[in-house]
Amino acid sequence: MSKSISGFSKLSKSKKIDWIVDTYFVNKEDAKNILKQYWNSNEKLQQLHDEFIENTISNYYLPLGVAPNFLINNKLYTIPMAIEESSVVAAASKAAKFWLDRGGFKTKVISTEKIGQVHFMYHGNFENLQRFFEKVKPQLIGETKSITKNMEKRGGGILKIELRDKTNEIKGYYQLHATFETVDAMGANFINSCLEQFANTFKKEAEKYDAFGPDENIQIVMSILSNYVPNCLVRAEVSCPVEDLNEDSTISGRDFAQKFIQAVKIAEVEPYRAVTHNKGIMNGIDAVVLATGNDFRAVEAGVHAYAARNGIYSSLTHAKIDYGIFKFWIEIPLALGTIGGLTSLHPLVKLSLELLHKPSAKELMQIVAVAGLAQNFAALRSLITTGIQEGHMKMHLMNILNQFNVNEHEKSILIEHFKVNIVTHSAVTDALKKLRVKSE
Ligand SMILES: CC(C)(COP(=O)([O-])OP(=O)([O-])OC[C@H]1O[C@@H](n2cnc3c(N)ncnc32)[C@H](O)[C@@H]1OP(=O)([O-])[O-])[C@@H](O)C(=O)NCCC(=O)NCCSC(=O)C[C@@](C)(O)CC(=O)[O-]
Ligand SMILES: NC(=O)C1=CN([C@@H]2O[C@H](COP(=O)(O)OP(=O)(O)OC[C@H]3O[C@@H](n4cnc5c(N)ncnc54)[C@H](O)[C@@H]3O)[C@@H](O)[C@H]2O)C=CC1
Repeated sequence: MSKSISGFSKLSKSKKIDWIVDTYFVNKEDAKNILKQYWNSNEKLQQLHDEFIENTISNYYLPLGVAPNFLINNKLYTIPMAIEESSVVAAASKAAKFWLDRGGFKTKVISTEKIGQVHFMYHGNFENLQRFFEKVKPQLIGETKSITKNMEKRGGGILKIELRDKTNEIKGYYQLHATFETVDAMGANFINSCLEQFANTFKKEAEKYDAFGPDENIQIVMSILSNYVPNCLVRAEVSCPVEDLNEDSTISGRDFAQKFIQAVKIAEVEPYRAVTHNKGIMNGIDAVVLATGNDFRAVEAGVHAYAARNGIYSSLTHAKIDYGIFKFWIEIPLALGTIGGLTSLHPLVKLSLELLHKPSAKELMQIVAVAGLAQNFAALRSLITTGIQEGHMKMHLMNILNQFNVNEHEKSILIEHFKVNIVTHSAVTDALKKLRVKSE
């Protein structure tokens, strides 16, 4: 039976593990050994990982793969990808190779603004509040100077603060809606620090503001950045003459282009399909976001909100034929950092960023958008030609074999067998059964 515990956070790592294994596991030694098996033998490195989060008991590995041959704005990249799902890295690599011979990916950062809000309640006269806001605005900016001065030197800082009336949604609800430029940082901590200072200044000055009547007070509810960043937007595109889409022997370039565009259009209008379509895009995006130590929850939340911005959840990519040229593109909001967060701490993140030629945040936005577009291209290409299972299951074969604990001899025979046979879970079970019967 499980039990609760008080003061768990104050226990040492080994005492935490003792409590966990005593409370939840039948085979306590096994559980302990599994946790310890994943500790790094370099104690300093392990301590670094322990201190990334709280109550750390072990490390949770994900594979780090690489997808080479990405030509982005005429520069070659090998893209690092941290992901658990088979076939994603292969698919990205295949798409990169395909576009390498067709001009590569062209990208552009459209905008880099981020948003933060102080949410507050006020039940007095709106004109009075507006006058107060205009009066206090320079002070809101002035009192954040110690936070913003270095960011301003880098070309960033606070761009705008607006007072927003939200009383149609909730009685008495207003916002200070602020816009920021955070250069190479994702900016969450910078923005939150500015917002909390705005809130302090706003409340303090309101208490001293003579024009407010006795009931016209301001109650701060919260101050927090928004992960919805529709004005931190990047575009990536591929294009080529329709006839050049000729790598698949079963379909002409023109038919391929038309079927591809149909598939994208379906995802534009049909939410059930759009979610899966975008999941495929996020296979690429999340993997690079993770490998470069960025906040994938922030990216995911922002991207899906953007996909639903017109009131229907829709495709993040689009495609068309323009005068015989096939064009396929993505526009996506990405608040990323190449400074701050884990970027200078996690050794594999540092390595990944070096592999990417130490990009600025803007460059990383473009690389990540390309990974999403490439992933979507690979998935759609499979979906409209062979079907997804052929390639995906080919890559997944190793996982199935490992589930059955096959030995090296069995593995090599089954890999050969499935070079010419379709992989399904039951086909692997049958082939393994036959093989084991034969060798008895
Ligand atoms: C899986 C492939 C690439 C096989 O494709 P293939 O044609 O059998 O591969 P190939 O053996 O002919 O190799 C061609 C190239 O593919 C890459 N490649 C090939 N194999 C490997 C490998 N082992 N390791 C690394 N890279 C590999 C690599 O670039 C290679 O070139 P090379 O390196 O030889 O010069 C293809 O079928 C494909 O792209 N499939 C799509 C897979 C996919 O999208 N997976 C995502 C998971 S499914 C999902 O979550 C999303 C989805 C599908 O639901 C989204 C949606 O619905 O839109
Ligand atoms: N809702 C959300 O998304 C939230 C996310 N977070 C976390 O916050 C972290 C990201 O916050 P950040 O403020 O980006 O990181 P951070 O707190 O590590 O700050 C980065 C700092 O680096 C400095 N800097 C040096 N060179 C710079 C350059 N060229 N450009 C920009 N800044 C430069 C700046 O002082 C900047 O504030 C992530 O770990 C994220 O998970 C935290 C709270 C909420």
